Amino acid sequence: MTVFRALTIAGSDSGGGAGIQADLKTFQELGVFGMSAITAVTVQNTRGVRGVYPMTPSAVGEQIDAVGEDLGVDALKTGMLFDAAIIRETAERIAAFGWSRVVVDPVMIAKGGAELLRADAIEAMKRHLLPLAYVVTPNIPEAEALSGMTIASMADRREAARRIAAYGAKIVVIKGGHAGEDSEAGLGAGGARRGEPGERAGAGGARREEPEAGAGAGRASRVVDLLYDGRDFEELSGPRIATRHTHGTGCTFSAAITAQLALGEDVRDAVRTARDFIQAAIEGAPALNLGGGHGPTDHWAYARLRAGSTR
Ligand SMILES: Nc1ncnc2c1ncn2[C@@H]1O[C@H](COP(=O)(O)OP(=O)(O)OP(=O)(O)O)[C@@H](O)[C@H]1O
Ligand SMILES: Cc1ncc(CO)c(N)n1
Repeated sequence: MTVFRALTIAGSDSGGGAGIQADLKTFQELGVFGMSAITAVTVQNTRGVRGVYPMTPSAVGEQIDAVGEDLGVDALKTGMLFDAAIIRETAERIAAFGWSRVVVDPVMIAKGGAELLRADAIEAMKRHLLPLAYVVTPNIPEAEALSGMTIASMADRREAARRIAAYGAKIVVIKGGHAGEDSEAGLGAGGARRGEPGERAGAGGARREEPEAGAGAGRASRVVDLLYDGRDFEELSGPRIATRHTHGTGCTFSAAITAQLALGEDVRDAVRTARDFIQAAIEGAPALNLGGGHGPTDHWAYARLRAGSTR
């Protein structure tokens, strides 16, 4: 029996919906053996982040070494890295082990506004980590920070993707979850629709909709993730699910890409599977209904959907 192994280098979310916890749940659901190197412990629930306790850079490096020297790594992702020293340590280890299936989720700010990456660490991310990235998965504010430009249209998003690719990341996926929050309203209106993974994932059951304060007005009815491979652009889209329970969507999405890369899937297929996984997880989130704030997504939903069962 061959067991495929995935490592997450990220922060702990005590609430279980994002960070290391989301990553390990996602790895498990996709049939991959999950391992972790913890960069920081956050004191967090669905209402927000109350505290951040970073590890020392060498503690992060030692965890990576322990896993790499013994168990082995087929693919890895990075999430919350907190500061420039942890970024440098992480990048050094990735380069030393020669790992190539590397997904960088450039986590910067939590949904409630808490800082998960120091502002002065963005340069280190561009300089040390992006050159090692096979896939980088910024949301729109993160893409703005990495590219140094404002994103107000799909054309802007393409330009930002080009600039981010110039730092060395082979595949750039700019996620559309935040589109329409300010100037990017209506972003999802045009463009080629290939794959349509959302439609397949959504076919199983009735969508559980719920009103969401502030989210309806001006937002496109579809989410569009833009993929750039250094040459061509591809728009991957699915229906926008109206829910406030989206805590950890970015972590879960990048973990699903990582799991599929660990299994040996081609990168475009990995991104499509990850879209199916996150869409099912968001669709299932309102029924989970955990916590009083932005609740976690349903990491069981994708497997349930594939097994053809409703809950
Ligand atoms: N309301 C939604 N309905 C459907 N898909 C969504 C929705 N919100 C986000 N997604 C999808 O979830 C994935 C993560 O995107 P998002 O832009 O939310 O990431 P993020 O902001 O990094 O998440 P996080 O809050 O965890 O940092 C993308 O594939 C995106 O298209
Ligand atoms: C630990 C951690 N990583 C990432 C995110 C972003 O969702 C979060 N809220 N917490």
